[in-house]
Amino acid sequence: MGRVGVLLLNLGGPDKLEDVRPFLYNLFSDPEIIRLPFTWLQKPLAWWISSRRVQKSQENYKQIGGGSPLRRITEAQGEALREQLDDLGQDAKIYVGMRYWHPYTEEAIAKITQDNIDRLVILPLYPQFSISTSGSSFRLLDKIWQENPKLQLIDYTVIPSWYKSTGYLQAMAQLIDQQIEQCPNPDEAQIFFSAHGVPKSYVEEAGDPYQQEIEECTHLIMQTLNRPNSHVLAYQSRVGPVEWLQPYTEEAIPELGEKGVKDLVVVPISFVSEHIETLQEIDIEYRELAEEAGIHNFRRVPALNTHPVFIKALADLVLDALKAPSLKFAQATQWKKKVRIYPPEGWEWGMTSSAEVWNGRIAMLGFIALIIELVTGHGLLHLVGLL
Ligand SMILES: C=CC1=C(C)c2cc3[nH]c(cc4nc(cc5[nH]c(cc1n2)c(C)c5CCC(=O)O)C(CCC(=O)O)=C4C)c(C)c3C=C
Ligand SMILES: [Fe+2]
Repeated sequence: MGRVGVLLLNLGGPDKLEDVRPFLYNLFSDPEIIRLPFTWLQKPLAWWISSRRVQKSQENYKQIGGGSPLRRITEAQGEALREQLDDLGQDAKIYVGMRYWHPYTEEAIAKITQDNIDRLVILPLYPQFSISTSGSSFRLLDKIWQENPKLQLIDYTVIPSWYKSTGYLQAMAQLIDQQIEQCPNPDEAQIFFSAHGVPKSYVEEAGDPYQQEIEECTHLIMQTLNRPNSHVLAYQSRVGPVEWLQPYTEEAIPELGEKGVKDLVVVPISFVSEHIETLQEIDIEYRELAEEAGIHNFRRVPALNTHPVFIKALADLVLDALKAPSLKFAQATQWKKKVRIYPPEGWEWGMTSSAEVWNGRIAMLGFIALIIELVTGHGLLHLVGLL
């Protein structure tokens, strides 16, 4: 089989407060995070949004100790996975490739080429697929692959999503069960799945399978849990003015309080490590909201981190992927096929949808330019270096 490598993909997070601004800039520079009609607008807009958000974001990171624990936890998961694979008789080197902060995906790929890896399993640490997470990393990898002929010698395979994995479902069910059992009337506890949100347009216009995968995942976890508790699903972490998937967590919690819920077990579902959205948003912000709404027993299910059943599930995914036919980036990013051609191909004169779309785009551009000039004191041409 030759030398085997496993590339763990993750989003990355700032290690310290000074990292927050460049991290946010990297994140908002990604066209899979902010989808714009003009690529040249991406960087000035990323600079503007990250400058506006940095203070609020830094305050949140301060509340969880001044940085994200994501790198430390992902590296610990990698080490636990290496040991588990070794126990199962599979020697493998593990690499961590983050999308927006160190160790960057590019750094991991440099190590993979140096180590002369022959077979590579690409495993995103997101159980469900979204254009904005695994999709963005696959797109970047596809580009890196096309630019480097040496990489084309590696027989790689991609695991697009794995929320149906039995071990993952069992580990989630165990952690939920432990929290429920600590409630005064365990069967009465309300289970609250809180998934990371995405803009509604990702699902409805770009064909992101994320919402469908999240819904199926909650259903499978409930089946595995096999308890009579009632459950709801809501979406957290909305950013910006556009509509995201609904219901929003911050609205759903007070509604449950009004209905008389007293014991709430919150299950973060889109991510497998503790990070700012579990430690700050759920543990601090949503706990306060719940308290105000009369929900005094607020419990949060811990993230999987290095839970042994979960690590075994990751090892099984790797071993199965090594046995199965390879899945390439093009196949793993098939959501693109569903994208509507917008505006319609070909120009028609008159009050047509092409004209409507282009009028809308030009108006939007003018509006953005006006806001940028008002906030920065410089025109758009100055910012993109043309003046
Ligand atoms: C603006 C759009 C964003 C989309 C779409 C989005 C999707 C998305 N994100 C995660 C997981 C994580 N996000 C993290 C940080 C983070 N994400 C956004 C914005 C979007 N995310 C911002 C602005 C930030 C920075 C933090 C902040 O200012 O609020 C992180 C890192 C957390 C850490 O500990 O550092 C993770 C992880 C998922 C799963 C997802 C879609 C499914
Ligand atoms: Fe995010």
